[in-house]
Amino acid sequence: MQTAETVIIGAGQAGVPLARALAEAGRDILLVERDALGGSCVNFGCTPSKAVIASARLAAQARRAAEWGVTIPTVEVDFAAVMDRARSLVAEQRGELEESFRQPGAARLLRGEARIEGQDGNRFRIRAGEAVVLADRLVLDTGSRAARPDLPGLEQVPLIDSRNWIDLRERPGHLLFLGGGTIALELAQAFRRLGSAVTIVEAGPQLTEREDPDVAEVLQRTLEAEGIAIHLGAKPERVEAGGEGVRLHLGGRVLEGTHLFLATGRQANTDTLGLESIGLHPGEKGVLEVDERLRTGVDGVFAVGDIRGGPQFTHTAYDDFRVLRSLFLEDGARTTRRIVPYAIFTEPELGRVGLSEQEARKAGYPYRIGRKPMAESGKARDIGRTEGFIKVLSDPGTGKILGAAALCDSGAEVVQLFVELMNAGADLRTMLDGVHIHPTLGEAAKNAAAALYD
Ligand SMILES: Cc1cc2nc3c(=O)[nH]c(=O)nc-3n(C[C@H](O)[C@H](O)[C@H](O)COP(=O)(O)OP(=O)(O)OC[C@H]3O[C@@H](n4cnc5c(N)ncnc54)[C@H](O)[C@@H]3O)c2cc1C
Ligand SMILES: NC(=O)c1ccc[n+]([C@@H]2O[C@H](COP(=O)([O-])OP(=O)(O)OC[C@H]3O[C@@H](n4cnc5c(N)ncnc54)[C@H](O)[C@@H]3O)[C@@H](O)[C@H]2O)c1
Repeated sequence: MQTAETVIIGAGQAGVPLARALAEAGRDILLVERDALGGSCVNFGCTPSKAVIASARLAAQARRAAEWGVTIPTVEVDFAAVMDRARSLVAEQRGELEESFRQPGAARLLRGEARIEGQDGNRFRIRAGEAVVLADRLVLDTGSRAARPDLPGLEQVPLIDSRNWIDLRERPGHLLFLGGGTIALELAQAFRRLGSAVTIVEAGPQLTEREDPDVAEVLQRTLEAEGIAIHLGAKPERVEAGGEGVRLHLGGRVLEGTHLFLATGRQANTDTLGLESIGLHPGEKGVLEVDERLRTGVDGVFAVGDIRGGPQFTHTAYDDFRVLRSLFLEDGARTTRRIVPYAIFTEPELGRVGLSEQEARKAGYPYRIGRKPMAESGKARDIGRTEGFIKVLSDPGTGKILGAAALCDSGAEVVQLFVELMNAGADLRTMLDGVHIHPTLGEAAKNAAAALYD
């Protein structure tokens, strides 16, 4: 039987840095992981998806090279090489993580599937394979997986999801994406640009349901122009093997593809953790309720990352680590009351922060809006990236920023300008009074803000 002051289950985006920080502070710490270090982000999420997207963007730009006055006679995609590049970036990051746990003073690492088996006095009892550990404190960072919709026939067809897509070695002939959210949009565009036929089947009335309709419209138009078929308001009834590989039945129609790609949301990995043994019961989609310091309803048990509900991103999981570091090693002042930006890495790229227009309206917030199409930005025209717009919402009384959307080249970087102003509590006048480099997309962001005062 082993003991530890703190056991962390899951070597994900919060678990790894927390284990490091606690070990560096001389604390007795054990990290349990059932699979590869680095969790979803490193192994099949952010890292490989952004690598594949980079290859796909290059292919798309090369095909349009004549617009920039450059002749590229033929553009060929070596799909296997694209995937190998992504996998080698994963292997590199994973290797660096493994190495860091071999260093002197590193946290103890236990390999295996952890399950909580109740309490021995004040301590939590955790089993991983043959090993049993007693811990004073428990941090759960077990991440999420692709949710499985209740669709008859699912187990009979060739399925791809946000985890096993990274194993592809041959280009899929025709991908049917179930769901039109972040994962579908990013990967649908990438696979299309790498040469697959792609269809998106979305139950809601627009793509990416959380965003404003003007954002969704630009994304839909762009994807359709690239040859992606999009079905909105679709109610899939059943799926079966047949035709090219998969047949999806919806509303009297049958869509055919070679593979079904499941992208209908996320399910927290809390179902096999044994949480009931300590009196914890996850809610919808497996999410565990926490307070602003990530405390669950059981004293000494904390939940971080995708399983704690709310935004499910690498940067929020990493910030959860900072909340717990503050609580365990510092003054505990840091909380999850934070401004959370995010992005959809399509082209044009969407950078977002704060309220969308429809959210502000629904919540009854008074707001003013400044908006500039990218076609009016000198920089966007110079670089041939005029799709999209930048818009910013501000409070009419204080001039403070309520939210922003940068749907443009490098939108994830551009939106950061608004994020920093929000973090500083500054109003839009700060931006308008400043001098911006010409020609930049930052200048376009300033012009969107200026449109508020026109
Ligand atoms: C395709 C894709 C692309 C993405 N792109 C982005 C992006 O561009 N930007 C972004 O911010 N986010 C992105 N995300 C989301 C991001 O990957 C997650 O939000 C983030 O990894 C969550 O971190 P986490 O620490 O909660 O969980 P994870 O990183 O998933 O770590 C959880 C770990 O717990 C382990 N585990 C689970 N159960 C047990 C158990 N019982 N015992 C032992 N170990 C266990 C798992 O094996 C895993 O290693 C993407 C996700 C996907 C799927
Ligand atoms: N750039 C990033 O930061 C990034 C990238 C990829 C993934 N992620 C993470 O993954 C999450 C996105 O995962 P996702 O795209 O699977 O979920 P999502 O919630 O973004 O989208 C799921 C979509 O599927 C639709 N849907 C649900 N059931 C359906 C059905 N039966 N048939 C058709 N459509 C259906 C929903 O209406 C919704 O639009 C993000 O919220 C984030 O946590 C982040």
